[in-house]
Amino acid sequence: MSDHGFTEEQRAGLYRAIHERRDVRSQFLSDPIAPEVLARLLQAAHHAPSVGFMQPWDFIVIDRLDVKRAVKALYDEANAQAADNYSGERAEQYRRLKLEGIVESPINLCITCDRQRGGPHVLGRNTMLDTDLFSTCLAVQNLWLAARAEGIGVGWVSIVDPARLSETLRLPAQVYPLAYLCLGYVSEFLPKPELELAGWRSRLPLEQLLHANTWDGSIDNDALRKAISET
Ligand SMILES: Cc1cc2c(cc1C)N(C[C@H](O)[C@H](O)[C@H](O)COP(=O)(O)O)c1[nH]c(=O)[nH]c(=O)c1N2
Repeated sequence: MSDHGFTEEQRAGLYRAIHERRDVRSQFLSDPIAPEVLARLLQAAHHAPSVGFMQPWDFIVIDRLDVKRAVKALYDEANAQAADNYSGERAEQYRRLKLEGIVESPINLCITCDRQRGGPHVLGRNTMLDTDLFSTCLAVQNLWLAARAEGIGVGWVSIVDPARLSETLRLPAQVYPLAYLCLGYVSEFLPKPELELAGWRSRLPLEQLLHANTWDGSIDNDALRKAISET
């Protein structure tokens, strides 16, 4: 066994951030986020892996109420359309869900992906062109976990038309508004995803997602399944 692991306490902290991270919409407080705290979150995002070390992200920090309101209007329009995808009780349930905290969160942050950064040939991106988008998602996740450790909630709002969001934020044509995030301290972190607590959808059992048809037997399938059920 190599000795490169973290101490038990450090590991526990990392897993705690992973398991207790939540998508926050309803619990934002108006307390400001200090610049040094926001700086730590942005550094965490900026240290994400990226294809060919492309670092395709930019960070648009938004606290202007007029911009927040403009994005909220985009959300309202897209969300009304989304509700039409459901019918009956499910539609009623959808309309009751709160799926954004744009105006009440003190900071909005758009993490964008510049699809041309690094020139036409980025190492590792020759066959999978969307790896720049994947990389930017990893920056989002780094920030989301770091925020949880800082006691700050993050909510991802994707129910907006991306072209109109780009227009609102005046993004250049090659820049995609990958994640529109709401950030702020919270009254509580819910113990489970809000969608699960609302009865919308539950977590799938990990065992059901594990496929062993490409194993040659060096991994003990039964032992792994048993370990998963005990974790
Ligand atoms: C790419 C992407 C896009 C969105 C989300 C997530 C991701 C990864 N989620 C949050 C999502 O609903 C949430 O992650 C799951 O319900 C699981 O809950 P926890 O994140 O574990 O609390 C999300 N939530 C929401 O209320 N409005 C939204 O528009 C979106 N959009």
